[in-house]
Amino acid sequence: MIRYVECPRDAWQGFRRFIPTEEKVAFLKALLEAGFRHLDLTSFVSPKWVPQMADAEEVLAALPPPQGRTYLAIVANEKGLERALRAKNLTHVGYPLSLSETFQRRNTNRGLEKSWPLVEAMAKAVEGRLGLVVYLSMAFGNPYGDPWDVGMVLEAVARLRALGVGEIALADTYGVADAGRIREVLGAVVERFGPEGIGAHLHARREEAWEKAEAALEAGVLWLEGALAGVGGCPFAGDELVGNLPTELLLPHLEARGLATGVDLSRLPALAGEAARLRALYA
Ligand SMILES: CC(C)C(=O)C(=O)O
Repeated sequence: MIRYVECPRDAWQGFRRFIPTEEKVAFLKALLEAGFRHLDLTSFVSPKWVPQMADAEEVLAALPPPQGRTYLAIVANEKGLERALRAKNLTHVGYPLSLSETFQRRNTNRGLEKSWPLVEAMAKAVEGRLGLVVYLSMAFGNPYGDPWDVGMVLEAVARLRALGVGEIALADTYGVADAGRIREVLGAVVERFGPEGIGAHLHARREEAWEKAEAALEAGVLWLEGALAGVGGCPFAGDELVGNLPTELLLPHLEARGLATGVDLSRLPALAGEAARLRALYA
């Protein structure tokens, strides 16, 4: 079975107006009812930088217990990690680690030299309490002019594995990679480390979304991420937000390839409509 992660956190984080907590919770509950099993749903980050996620604790507490499902929140520093460790219902934290020094500073306000020790500390702190996913951003190229090559990606994955990080998703935060680059990078990673615990968090315009997802699958990846209606993008990446892979487009393709996600496909049009409605109201 493929692991499909729905990312309302990524969808909502750049919205300018605050989505009332009850509306967030209602949407997340609808996702659970439709059969989504893996949600990246909030972040424990400073409300000064991402005011949309100021209600992270309340949102989590209002959800049904995970019961085998994944409820993930992004954390970017020690303070966020402390909040995550105290939060109700959380199962996983996700840490954004970039291959790009420039983006790491833009996104987490700290350079790579200090970010790697944080990953190590995080892996120890969550042990036996929460799962840890490291999102390796700018894994498919570097739009800021920092050095990048496939060897750097392989080296970073090896270093993470040596720190005991089993779950690593390669992220194209800026949406710079084409299908060929995705196949090349993920192919090299899967060839060296196997598909277990290797994910792809891609960003794309709607018309190129399936081609990119397919490239990841061809490379052997069995963990994909996206967001309904293709909403989202990192507000700290650049001027243009390139959205997530649209879930309502991907899941029927996956099902047709025999890769079931457990989601009731008949609910996707209404859920995508709701995601678009939230964007129209709050983006
Ligand atoms: C934190 C990661 C998953 C992210 O949102 C991105 O790189 O787009």
